[in-house]
Amino acid sequence: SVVKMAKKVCIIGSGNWGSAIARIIGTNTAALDSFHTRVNMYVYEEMIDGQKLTEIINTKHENVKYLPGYTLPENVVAVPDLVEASKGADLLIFVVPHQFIRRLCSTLQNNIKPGAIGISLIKGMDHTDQGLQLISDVIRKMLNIVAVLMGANIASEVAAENFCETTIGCTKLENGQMFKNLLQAPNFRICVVTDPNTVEICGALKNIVACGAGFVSGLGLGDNTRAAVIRLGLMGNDEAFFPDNPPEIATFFESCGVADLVTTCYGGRNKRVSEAFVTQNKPIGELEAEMLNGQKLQGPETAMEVYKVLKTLNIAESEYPLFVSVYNIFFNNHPVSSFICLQEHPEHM
Ligand SMILES: NC(=O)C1=CN([C@@H]2O[C@H](COP(=O)(O)OP(=O)(O)OC[C@H]3O[C@@H](n4cnc5c(N)ncnc54)[C@H](O)[C@@H]3O)[C@@H](O)[C@H]2O)C=CC1
Ligand SMILES: O=C(CO)COP(=O)(O)O
Repeated sequence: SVVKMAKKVCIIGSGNWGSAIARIIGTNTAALDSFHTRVNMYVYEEMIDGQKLTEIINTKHENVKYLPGYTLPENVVAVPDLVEASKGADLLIFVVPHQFIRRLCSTLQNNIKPGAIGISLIKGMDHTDQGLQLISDVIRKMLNIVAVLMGANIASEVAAENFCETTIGCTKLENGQMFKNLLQAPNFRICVVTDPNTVEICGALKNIVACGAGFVSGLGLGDNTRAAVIRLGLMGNDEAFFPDNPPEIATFFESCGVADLVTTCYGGRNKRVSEAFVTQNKPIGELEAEMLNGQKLQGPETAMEVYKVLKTLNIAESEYPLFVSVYNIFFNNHPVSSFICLQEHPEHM
């Protein structure tokens, strides 16, 4: 029967983006026979004015901390225990800040339904002694099939249902199409491509570029400089990040490519907080806590992970001055003015 075939969905994560996407997912699972209506959402528990966040979400149907002002569908149920939340789920939606994914995956290991498949909305990167590891690779250690979704999608604007686009990358088109059915909405339009690694690398690297765009604003440089940073950042998505297969150039024209760079470098959190890093001269962690109320920056940590990958390859400073400079400014006390080492960028030699 239809009910028997209906796929059970679990959202792993409930931050700013996790909550915005939960609005779309909950609406779609309630409307479509191919999905179970109820969606469990794993919520990292915390107390808000003496009350559990899961309880607030399940009674008020609003994530008052991470996406205030927007209701969540009532069929989205907050669950504080990850194993319980994901029990029996056929589809797992991974949407936590990338710094937490390893720990969550070790909890999930051996606890998920055989045959379950996942999609990662996480923008970030991981690093091992062997070099670069995508977040989807971390997840793939437990699940066979992992698609990714990345695009020009500032969460508050998606929650407000302003028109935007996004990209699903999945090697098997039919899985990509199934995730598209689950995630598309009238004002959240999805293109599916079969080149997931390019989609994911774009999503990870643009957060470092956004920090550079924030420096540019903080330094009082104008839109030409920001545009140059966006272009040089895009040009940095090259061989070092694709050791196995070269990227499909067409993927850079999807929402996950140029479009996400533009939105993040104008309005994203990484850009805003990096700008304040220049104008307020406080440590980046302090500004993150002050400005984001528990939301997490991905750019500074990704800069560190990327630096380690490039260092192993011995090409960091010479080939990737933009990424290296962001790393040195955050982690080695280099002055922000040194960001304009871009004058020596290999693109112009
Ligand atoms: N916010 C946005 O506009 C967009 C975010 N993304 C990506 O989505 C991913 C998730 O971002 P957001 O949902 O915005 O998260 P967020 O930035 O709102 O982070 C806060 C979340 O982290 C959780 N958390 C805190 N400590 C934790 C721990 N120790 N273990 C597990 N969870 C913990 C909090 O409970 C909360 O749910 C990131 O990779 C981000 O780059 C992608 C597109 C848009
Ligand atoms: O990924 C995003 C928009 O697509 C959000 O970027 P920030 O994390 O910099 O806000």
